[in-house]
Amino acid sequence: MTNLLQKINSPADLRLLSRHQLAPLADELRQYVIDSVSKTGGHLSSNLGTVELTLALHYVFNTPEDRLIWDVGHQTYPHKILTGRRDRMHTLRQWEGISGFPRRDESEYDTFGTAHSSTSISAALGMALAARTKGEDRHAVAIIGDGSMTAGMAFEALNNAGVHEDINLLVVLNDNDMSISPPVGALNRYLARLMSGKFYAAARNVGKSVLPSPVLELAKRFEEHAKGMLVPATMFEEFGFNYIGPIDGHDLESLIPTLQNIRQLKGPQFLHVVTKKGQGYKLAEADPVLYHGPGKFNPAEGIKPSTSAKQTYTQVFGQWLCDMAASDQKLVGITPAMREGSGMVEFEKQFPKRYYDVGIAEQHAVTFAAGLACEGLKPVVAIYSTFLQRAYDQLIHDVALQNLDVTFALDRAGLVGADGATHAGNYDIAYLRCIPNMVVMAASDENECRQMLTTGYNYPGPAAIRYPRGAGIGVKPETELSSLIIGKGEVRREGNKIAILAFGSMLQASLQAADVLDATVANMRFIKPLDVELLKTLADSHDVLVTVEEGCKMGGAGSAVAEALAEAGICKPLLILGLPDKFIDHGDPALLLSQCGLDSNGIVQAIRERFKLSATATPAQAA
Ligand SMILES: Cc1ncc(C[n+]2csc(CCOP(=O)(O)OP(=O)(O)O)c2C)c(N)n1
Ligand SMILES: CC(=O)[C@@H](O)[C@H](O)COP(=O)(O)O
Ligand SMILES: [Mg+2]
Repeated sequence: MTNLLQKINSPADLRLLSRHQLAPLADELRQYVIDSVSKTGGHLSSNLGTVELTLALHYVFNTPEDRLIWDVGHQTYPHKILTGRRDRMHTLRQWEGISGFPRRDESEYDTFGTAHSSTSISAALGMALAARTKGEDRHAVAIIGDGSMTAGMAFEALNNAGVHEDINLLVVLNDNDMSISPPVGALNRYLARLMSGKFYAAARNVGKSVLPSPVLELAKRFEEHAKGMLVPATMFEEFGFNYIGPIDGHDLESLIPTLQNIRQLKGPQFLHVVTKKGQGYKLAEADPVLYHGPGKFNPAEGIKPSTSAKQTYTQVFGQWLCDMAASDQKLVGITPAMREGSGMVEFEKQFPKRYYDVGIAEQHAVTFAAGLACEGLKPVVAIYSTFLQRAYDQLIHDVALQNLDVTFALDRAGLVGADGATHAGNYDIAYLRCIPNMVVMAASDENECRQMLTTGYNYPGPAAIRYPRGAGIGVKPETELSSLIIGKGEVRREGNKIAILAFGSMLQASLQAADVLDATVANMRFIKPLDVELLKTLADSHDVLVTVEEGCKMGGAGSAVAEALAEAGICKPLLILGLPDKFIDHGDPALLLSQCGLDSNGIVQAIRERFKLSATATPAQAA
């Protein structure tokens, strides 16, 4: 580290620097980000793009008194480094280390927890109105990317904010012309027109000199009037914001005076800055998609292709999608802005007319699928478990209630690791199984994942297939497109007295635990409909039942088993193992699973404790 950055332990230190020191500081900060992310993994391209913007915001605004709310928050590493966490960057996204996203419990500078996109304007408006209500003179600044701006929620907030003329609210649109992958949709085209200057451009009443307030107001009104006559107002002005920009988001000489001037204006302000994803690291500039969220890498060499022999579940899905699309013209694939993460790159290449990236718009994605299904097409919505939470009403009201034929490929089900609690897919079993008409499956290996996708696809109603992040167990999927019998599980190991009912990703750990305990193991496959016949048989022939799932215990698959037993009037000792009723932080997935007791040792231990077994005793002896 060179001279300047090591002296910055808070934004107050930053504000002691002269303006000409900021550009060299930006270089140091950028290098620090590259060095740390290359050692820990994390979000890189977006952070390289926000170095100058972060410096300028902390330089001009009186943080933490003034509130910065970072949308998604995957671009907050420069912010973390400047706000006293420089020396903890080596712990980023690791167990007991700092989070990859802003967290209120991590720093007073993290004024709002984010990670799911498009919440920043709503939160900032809430803070701005709270300041007004409490008579506090401070600013709320939402920093939102062009990709995140596409979500309905961002527009709901603009719509609400624009009528409050006397609030200290600034929305900074960080426009790098990228989402994770290239941006989509009409808003992107509109922003491109704004940037190209054809529509309306130029730094206007701010960014030059600061006029005394009443004069400025007059000038502003005059300008708006004149502008209204000459060119149409920008969309953001129609929403009630004062639109400023576009300006170069890497040029501190333009950013700082512009922000200083905006800070003196009352009412909703909208600053459009243009940045480059990956700025300052050539490899990331050339391929911002690859460097969006890399693992560890050598900065001199860049990211090397994976050499893992095992396929990821995402790859299994991607291959299945192409195969099924080749065999059925009716298939259409939908992603809400997660083409790479959901394994749809190849599908887009092979079937461009049947591929829809709808932007960050999960609610729309689901209702859009419902519309397609009404007309006889067969939509497959590829979506992370955590992001489907956004579209819960659409799932119930638009899809399930009408029993429409939509297949949900639910990636990242269960713990995801480094992204932590915000991205963990812990709730889908509980939130899906209570919806009438739904079929819900959990894959225990790669081939079963493929079979379940086919099963869900062939089922003429709504079906969800959940599978975890990362590599499978090394099973090569068959080439056929074969279905499973809906609602049927299978016994994978015959044992004595203890029956373990494993759901999805927990099958392997359950089999290992069963070897220690000589237990029976059933691969239940279906959460809904549950294989009640198999359950009754296992209850008849065993002393105790144990369910294991990588999902929240409350309302999950174990609860489904308990309900089915009660319904059948079967009274049998039942142990439900799953994720506890608390948010689980970031960390290595295997470590997190073991802390939750969901590895083979944990399962053995929990069974022994619950049924009071010694290391050698059987449940019957204990009873
Ligand atoms: C609700 C939701 N859907 C999807 C995502 C996944 N996601 C994270 S960042 C991102 C792209 C955001 O684009 P933008 O706001 O322009 O920021 P940039 O990556 O360009 O810096 C997406 C789709 C998310 N975090 N939240
Ligand atoms: C910030 C965000 O939401 C995404 O970038 C997410 O971190 C991607 O997760 P995966 O790495 O599991 O695709
Ligand atoms: Mg962007």
